[in-house]
Amino acid sequence: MHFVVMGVSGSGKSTVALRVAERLGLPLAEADGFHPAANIAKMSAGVPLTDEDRRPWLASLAEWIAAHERRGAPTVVACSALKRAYRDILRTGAPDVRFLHLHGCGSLLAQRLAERSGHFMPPALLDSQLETLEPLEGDEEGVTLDITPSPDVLVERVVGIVAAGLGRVPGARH
Ligand SMILES: Nc1ncnc2c1ncn2[C@@H]1O[C@H](COP(=O)(O)OP(=O)(O)OP(=O)(O)O)[C@@H](O)[C@H]1O
Ligand SMILES: O=C(O)[C@H](O)[C@@H](O)[C@H](O)[C@H](O)CO
Repeated sequence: MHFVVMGVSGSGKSTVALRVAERLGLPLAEADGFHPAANIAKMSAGVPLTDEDRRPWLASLAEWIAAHERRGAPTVVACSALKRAYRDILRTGAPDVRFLHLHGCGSLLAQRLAERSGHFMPPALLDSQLETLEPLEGDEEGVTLDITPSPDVLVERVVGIVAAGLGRVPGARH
């Protein structure tokens, strides 16, 4: 079973996924680290990625999931996964890929991005991210979580969801 923490830039994917993976002792893929240099250069220059830019990047993440699936290792992935078609690519990695959508309003996201420093993703790309986003559909395995609460609260919720999916006790370390 694999859990993708998804959402637009600034929704808290990296923050939440890292802490959840640490708490439960699960391997983590941070999708930012899978982008080819050309994609990073494009985003850094304020140009949104296209479907063509994202396809090989998503395929490499699906392959990472598949490699862990072959070893029977559950994982956590932090990846925007904005469109259903992108999630379809990630789902090719394993039979059970679940999505945790971190969802917030535009003004809260803009505020968090404005306060963040040292990241290549310019806050100006938020509008394009929100336009591209396709929320989870009824037949997709997953949960949508409101990002208003603190990281501590969100992490507890996600740990609970992931631990329940894996049949573990949330409080226990791996
Ligand atoms: N629940 C939260 N409450 C308050 N601040 C938060 C919360 N979650 C994350 N943040 C802060 O908001 C900013 C964005 O979070 P983060 O970098 O994890 O988002 P992201 O979805 O991974 O973004 P990107 O896709 O651009 O990498 C960071 O400065 C982070 O510390
Ligand atoms: O699909 C995308 O446009 C990308 O994943 C972006 O979302 C960035 O990689 C990320 O948000 C910055 O960290």
